[in-house]
Amino acid sequence: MRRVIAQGTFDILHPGHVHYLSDAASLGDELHVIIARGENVTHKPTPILDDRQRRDMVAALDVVDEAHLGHADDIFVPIEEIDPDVIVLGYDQHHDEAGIKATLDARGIDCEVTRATPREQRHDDELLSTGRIIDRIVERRC
Ligand SMILES: Cc1cc2nc3c(=O)[nH]c(=O)nc-3n(C[C@H](O)[C@H](O)[C@H](O)COP(=O)(O)O)c2cc1C
Ligand SMILES: Nc1ncnc2c1ncn2[C@@H]1O[C@H](COP(=O)(O)OP(=O)(O)OP(=O)(O)O)[C@@H](O)[C@H]1O
Repeated sequence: MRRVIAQGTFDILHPGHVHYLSDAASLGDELHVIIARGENVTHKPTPILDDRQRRDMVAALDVVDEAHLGHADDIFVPIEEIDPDVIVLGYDQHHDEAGIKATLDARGIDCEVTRATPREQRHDDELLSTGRIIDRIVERRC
């Protein structure tokens, strides 16, 4: 049984998220997704949807076996609990594969780190970014 971890904010789901999670799921037998706590999302605006709602929507996707709320202080705690064989970073995530691998090794977690592929737009108006969906909502409804 090869366990895979994917992670992210997943605020307002779109096909890019589904692509990432399907890509991650294809690398193993069981996909676990860690949902970033809103308080830890500091590199972009605070999520619109709260932690539990984002987790519940991800958990409802077919490719996902289990969605977990992230740890508030130590991102390696859920990894220790899940004990994965591979962690799949998103194609554009700022995390550094080598840095994560070094911490995993230091904490005695034997696990690969790899990166997912991007999903390209399939039609002109398709929105593959939560930020761009929010921009369109503001443009059309405010
Ligand atoms: C391996 C890994 C584990 C993570 N675990 C947690 C966690 O337990 N709690 C949390 O709040 N964020 C965690 N994060 C951070 C977020 O999931 C996410 O990477 C970050 O907020 C960037 O989100 P975005 O790619 O959706 O923009 C983790 C990140 C990585 C790379
Ligand atoms: N078009 C896409 N193709 C592949 N993966 C994607 C795509 N969009 C998002 N992802 C992946 O989904 C995960 C969660 O992404 P995130 O919640 O940051 O969504 P986002 O749409 O990129 O958000 P924002 O627009 O606010 O930056 C990340 O690993 C990201 O790489």
